[in-house]
Parts: sequence; structure tokens; C-alpha cells
Amino acid sequence: MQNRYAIEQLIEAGVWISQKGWVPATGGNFSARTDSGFVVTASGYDKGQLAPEHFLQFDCHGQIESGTGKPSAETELHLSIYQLVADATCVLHTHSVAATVLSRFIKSDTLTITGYEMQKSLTGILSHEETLQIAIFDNDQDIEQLAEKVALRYQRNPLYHGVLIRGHGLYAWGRTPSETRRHLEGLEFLFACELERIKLEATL
Ligand SMILES: CSC[C@@H](O)[C@@H](O)C(=O)COP(=O)(O)O
Ligand SMILES: [Zn+2]
Repeated sequence: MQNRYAIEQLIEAGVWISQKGWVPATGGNFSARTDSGFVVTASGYDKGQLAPEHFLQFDCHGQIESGTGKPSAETELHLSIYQLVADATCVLHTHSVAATVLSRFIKSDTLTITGYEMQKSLTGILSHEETLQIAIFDNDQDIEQLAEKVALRYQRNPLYHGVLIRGHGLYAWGRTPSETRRHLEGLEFLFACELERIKLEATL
């Protein structure tokens, strides 16, 4: 997609995501694939109040092409997703309470979800009876290392729709900005449901 369109889509997504309460403080970062690489948010801004000057353009090897300021601290993860998932054109990273808490509560490297109609909000899932498996990676301040772990796991088993970073948040992707928003909203809904279910079951 063209830079201008990509940035417009990400600004709009940021307003919506912020209203949902999924990017508190300056948490979260967004990107979209462009004709020459991808655009990504600059670091440290309120993601609900983005303007065109809060984006940097990277080429497909991760070299800055244009833009000012510091790129997102997690740019490497966006680059890795574009390199791994050929048809991903947008990546939205959020810090919701549900994604943060659930990814800490689940100790294994996979969150397994089944039984919810909302699973069908994810492209390719046709029934609540299917089992959704969302990979969980331990958080790491070394984003290059984290991106390598995502790549290694993807090469063993392709990942779909998104991944969780433990105690940190969700990275969701899709073939268009609107599909990415649908995946993000569907996954966030499912995480919130799972959290409620786990809390209720603990009281029984
Ligand atoms: C509010 S701290 C969150 C950051 O450490 C990071 O995880 C994040 O999502 C935003 O980083 P940024 O560099 O603004 O893209
Ligand atoms: Zn983050």
C-alpha cells in the first residue's frame, strides 16, 4: 500500500484502539507494509493521538528510509512478522489487561482456546469446535532476540493471526488493516472471556 494510505489507516486504528483501552500510557506500536518496506510508529508517543510525523519508513531489510525521531523500540518484531508472514500487511501491538494477565497466568508456551463462537472472527476458523492455539513468548528487553525466537518457532510451525508476549501484550496481523483490526478485536474478546472463565472457575 502507499505510505500515505498506510499512515492514515494506522492513525485511525490508533484512535479506535486507544478508545478500547488497549494502549495505556505510551504502550503499543503499529505498522503497515508499503510498496518499499513498511511504516512504523515512532517511539514513546500516545498511540491514540498519532499524526503523520509520528511514523518512520523502513525498507524490507529493516533500514530506515525516512522519518524523524526514534523508531518504535519493537520495530524488529514488526520486521520479523513481515519477513515470516508473506501476506501480512499490517501489524497492531496492544497492551490490554486481558492479554497481559492471561499470558502470565498460562505457564506453557501456548494458549489454547476452544468453544467460543467469536473464534470465527479469525480468518480460516469456521467453527467454535476448532481449537485455536496462540503462541506465547517470554518477554525480553532484547527485541532482536525475541524476534529471533518468534522466527524459529514460526519455521517449525506457522503462526496465525497473532502472538502473545508474556506479561506484555499481543501482536496481531492480517492481510489488510481492517482484517488486522478484526483479528485484534476477536483475540482481545477471546482473552477477556478466558480470563473471566478462569476467575469464575476458581470460585467454584
Ligand atoms: C509504556 S512502556 C511500553 C513499551 O516498553 C513497549 O512495550 C511498547 O509497546 C511501546 O514502545 P514504543 O517504543 O513506543 O513503540
Ligand atoms: Zn509493547
